[in-house]
Amino acid sequence: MAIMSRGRFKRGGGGGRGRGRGRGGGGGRGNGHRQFQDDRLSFDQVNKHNDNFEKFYNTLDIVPAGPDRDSFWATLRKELPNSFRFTGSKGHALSVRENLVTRFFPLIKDIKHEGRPVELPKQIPWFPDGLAYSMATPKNVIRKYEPFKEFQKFLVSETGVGNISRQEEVSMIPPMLLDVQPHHTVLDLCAAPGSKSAQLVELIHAGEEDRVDKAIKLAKGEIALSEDSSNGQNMEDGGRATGMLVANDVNYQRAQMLVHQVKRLNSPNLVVMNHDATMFPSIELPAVRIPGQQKRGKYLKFDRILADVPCSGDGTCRKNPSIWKEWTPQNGLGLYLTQVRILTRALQMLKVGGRVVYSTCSLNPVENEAVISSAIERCGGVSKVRIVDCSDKLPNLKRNPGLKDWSIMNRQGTIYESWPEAQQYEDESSRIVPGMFAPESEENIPLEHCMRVYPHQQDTGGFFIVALEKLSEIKAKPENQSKSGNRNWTFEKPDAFGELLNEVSQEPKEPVMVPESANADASAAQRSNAPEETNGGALKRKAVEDEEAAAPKKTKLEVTENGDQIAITGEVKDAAENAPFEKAVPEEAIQQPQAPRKRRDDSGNDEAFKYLSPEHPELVSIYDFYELHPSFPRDRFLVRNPAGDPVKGIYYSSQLVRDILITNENRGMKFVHAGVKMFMKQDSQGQNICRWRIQTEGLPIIEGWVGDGRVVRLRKKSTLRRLLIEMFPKLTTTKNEDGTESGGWKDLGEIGEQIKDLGMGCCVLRVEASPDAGEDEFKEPLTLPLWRSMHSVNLMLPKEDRRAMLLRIFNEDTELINHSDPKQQRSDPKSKQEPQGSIPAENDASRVERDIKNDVEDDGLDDAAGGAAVPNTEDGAMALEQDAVSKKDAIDIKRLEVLEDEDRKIAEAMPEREGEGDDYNTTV
Ligand SMILES: C[S@@+](CC[C@H](N)C(=O)[O-])C[C@H]1O[C@@H](n2cnc3c(N)ncnc32)[C@H](O)[C@@H]1O
Repeated sequence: MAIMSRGRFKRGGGGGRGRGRGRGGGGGRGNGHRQFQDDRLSFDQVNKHNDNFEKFYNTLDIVPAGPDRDSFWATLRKELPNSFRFTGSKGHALSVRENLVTRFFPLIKDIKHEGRPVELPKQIPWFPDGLAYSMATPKNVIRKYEPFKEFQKFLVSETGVGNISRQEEVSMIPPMLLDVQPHHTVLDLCAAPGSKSAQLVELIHAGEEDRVDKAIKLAKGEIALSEDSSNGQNMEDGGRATGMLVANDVNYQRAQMLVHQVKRLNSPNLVVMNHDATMFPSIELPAVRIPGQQKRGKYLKFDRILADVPCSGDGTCRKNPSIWKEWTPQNGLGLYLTQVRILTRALQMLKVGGRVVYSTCSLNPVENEAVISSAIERCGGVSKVRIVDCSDKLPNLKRNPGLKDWSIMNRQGTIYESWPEAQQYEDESSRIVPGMFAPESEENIPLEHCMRVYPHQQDTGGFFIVALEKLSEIKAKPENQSKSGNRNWTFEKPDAFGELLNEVSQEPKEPVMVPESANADASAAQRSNAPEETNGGALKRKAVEDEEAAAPKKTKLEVTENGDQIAITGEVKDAAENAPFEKAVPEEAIQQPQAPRKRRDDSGNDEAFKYLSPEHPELVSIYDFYELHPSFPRDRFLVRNPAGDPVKGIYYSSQLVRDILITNENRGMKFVHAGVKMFMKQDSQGQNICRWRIQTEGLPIIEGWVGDGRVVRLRKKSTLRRLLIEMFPKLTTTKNEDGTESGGWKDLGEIGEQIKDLGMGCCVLRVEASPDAGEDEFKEPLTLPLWRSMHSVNLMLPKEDRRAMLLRIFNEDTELINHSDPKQQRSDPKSKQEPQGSIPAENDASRVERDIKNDVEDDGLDDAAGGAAVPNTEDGAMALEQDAVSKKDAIDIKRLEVLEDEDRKIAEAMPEREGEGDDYNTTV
C-alpha cells in the first residue's frame, strides 16, 4: 500500500495538508454527465481546418508529404491524451505507481467507452524510471464519465498530496534537458502556471531525503563518520539542497497562480518573482570585502535557466481546438522579438559553462530556430554560445532535428523565401526582420541540434526544445545592430581583434576575495556563483563583474482613478516603452490592478521578508521546547511583516534564499513568495506549552532535528486509523467496577503510554516503517503533526486530508468522529460516560477564536472561515482552522481551474497576444 513518505521535501508536506482536489479535479462537482457531453461536443464540433495554417506548414515541409504528413495532421485533429508523472523520491514514486497498477488497472480494464474497451495507461517510454504515464482517454472523459469515478478520485487525491503531477507529456521534456543538480541556481523566466517549475524544484531536491537522513544520524552520533560512505553525495549543509529556483512571470495574476502551484512543494529553496524577463533585474549577492578596496557586491549568475517563452502555441491545438480558427502568421511574427530578448537576457545571466533550455509549444520556425540563431548572433556567435547536441539524451523520445531553412508568411499569407525578397515587398511598418530567416551559412549555427517533437510521433502536443551552453562571457550587441532589430543587417565575421578586446574587457578585474566575515560563510551565495566546474568548492573566488547587470528601477507610487496606491517600477515601464510591439508587456504588469491587498513595504514588494536574529527570544523558546538539535540552522527563520516581529507565523528558507532576500531588500525587486511556513502562533493556556506549533508545511524540513521528548512513535496501521477517524480522542480513562481503568489513552495502542507522559503542546508523530512490514505495519515512513491537549490528542490535519489518507492507506471512505463537537458528543453514548476527573473547558475559547481568525486573515482565509460555527474549545477551534485552510485551498484551486479552463481568462493573462487571436500557449 502506498502512503506518503516522511520526505524532507515533499509536495503537500509530510503527509499533511494534502490538497486532495487538484487542478481541474472536477471530482465532486455535480451534474457530471451533462457537462461531460457538453465538453465532448465542443471539441468534436470545432472545425479543424485552416488554410493558412495547413499551407504554411506543408510549404515548410516540416513533415514530408505522404503517410507521415497525413498522420501529423490527423493526430493534430484528435483530442490530447491524459498524462501524469509520479513525484517525490524514487522509492516513494515507485510505490505510488504500484498502487495505480495493482488497484486501478483491473478497474480500468473493464471500462468501455463509446463501445470500445478503454486502453490502460501506458508508461511514457522516454521518461526515466518508467515514472510517467499517458492514457489515450482524454482528461475530460476521465473527469466526468461515471465508470472512471474511482480512478479520477485517486488521481485527484494523489495530485493533491503531491504524489502525482498531471502534466502534458511534451511539457516534461525541457526540465529533463536542463540537467539540474541540487547545488544549482536555476531560473525559470516564464514560469506560470508552474508545471515545469514544479519539476525543477523536484530536481533540485532529488536525493535530499537520503542525504539529510544520513546527516541527522551523523549529527546525533547514530552512525560513525567512517560508516558514512557518502557515495560522492554532497553532504554540505546537512545534506540539504544548496541550490535555488527563482520562478518568475511578468503577469501578476499568473504569478499568483504560480505561487499557489509551487507553494505546495514546500521548498525552502524557492523564490517567486514578478518581472519582465526581457529585462530581468540582476540579483545582487552579499558584499564581500576586498583587501584595500571598498566593499562591493556582485550579481548572481545562474547554472541553469529555463526560457519556456510566450509563444503562439499552435502545437497545442489538440488541447485548444479554437487555434484552428484563430491561427494567423502574425501570431508568431509578433512574438519573435520578445522571445529573442528573453533568450538574450537569459544568456547574459547564465554562468560560463551553464545551460539555457529554450522551449515553445509552437511549431513555427520564426519562434524557434530563428530566435535561437538571432540570440546567438546578438551574443557574439557560436564561439560564445553553443547549441548542445542532445541527440543522445532521452533516447526513447522520437524527435526531428531543427530546421536549417524555412520561409516566412506575412499577414496576407504571402510566403517569402529570404530577407532580400521580403525587404522588396514589405514596408517600414512590417514586423519582418532579417533575423526571422535562416542564418547565413558562414554563421555556422548547427540548428539541427534543436529538437522538434511532432504530435504524431508519440501522440502528444507539438513542442520545440533546444539546450544552449555559454562558452565564455558575452557582451550582447545593441538590438539595433543585430539581425533581430536592424533591417539593414548583414553578416560580418566577428573580427579577431574585436573578439580579443572583448575578452580582455571581460577578464575578472578583481583580486581574490575573501568572505566579509566569518558569517559571510553566508557564502552560499558566493559558492552559488562559482563557475560550474568548481561549484561547491572553495570559498575564495574571483569576482566577475556583471557588465550586463540590470538594476531594477526604484518603485514609484501612483494613485489610480479609484484612489488605490499602486507601485509602478521604472523597469516595467521601460519594458512597456521599449516594447517590440503593442501589448508586449501586459497592462496589469504596469498598473497592477489586482496588486496585493496589502502593500506591506515601500520597496514594491507584495511581501516583506524579514529574518529573525537566531537569538530572538521566541526562537529560543522554540529551540528549547522542541529540543532542536544544534546542527539545525538557526539563522534562516523569517517573518513576513515589515516590522520583522514574530506575530503569527515563522517561516524558513534556505541559506542562499536568505542571502538574496536580505541583500536585495529595497532594490525594487518584486519578490512575491519565499519561505516555507514552519511555526504558527498558538495561544494556549497552561504553563510550559510552546506558543509555536509546527506547521505541516515545515514539518518535513525540521522533524528529523526535533528531540525525542517531542516525538511520538507509531508502528501500527490500526493506531493511525483511529487517529485519522477520531478527532480529539479523549485521553482520560474510565474507572471500572473492578477498580481497573480502561478507555482513554489505554485505547491508543502503542502510542498510549507515550502520549500519557507527554507534556502538552505540539509534537511530531513519526510513523515508523520497515521493508518487511506485517499486515498491520507500514512499509514507508510518514510524519504528521500532533497536538497534545490536557485531555485529548489530535492529528493536525484537515478533514479532507484525513479522508484522503483513509482512502489511500485503508481504502476506506469512513465518517469522521469529532469528539470536540458537542453535537457529536451528545449522540455518542460513549462520551456520556463520566470520565475520571472532570473536563474543564480546555481553553479560553474566545482567545483561541481570535487567534485563528487572525491566522485566517493573514492567509487570506477570511472568506473560507466565514460563517462557520466557532466551537467553544481549543480543540474545536483548531479543527476549524484546519478546515479553513483546506477551504482556502479549494478556493485557490477553483481560481486556478477558472484560469486554466476558461479560454478568456487565459487570453487575459496572455496579453502579448491579445487581439492577435491566439491565446493558448500553456502546456501544463
Ligand atoms: C508558455 S507559458 C509558460 C508555461 C510554464 N513554463 C509552465 O510550464 O507552466 C508563458 C508564460 O510567460 C509569461 N510571459 C509572457 N511574457 C513575459 C515576459 N516578458 N516576461 C516574463 N514572463 C512572460 C506569460 O505570462 C506566461 O505565463
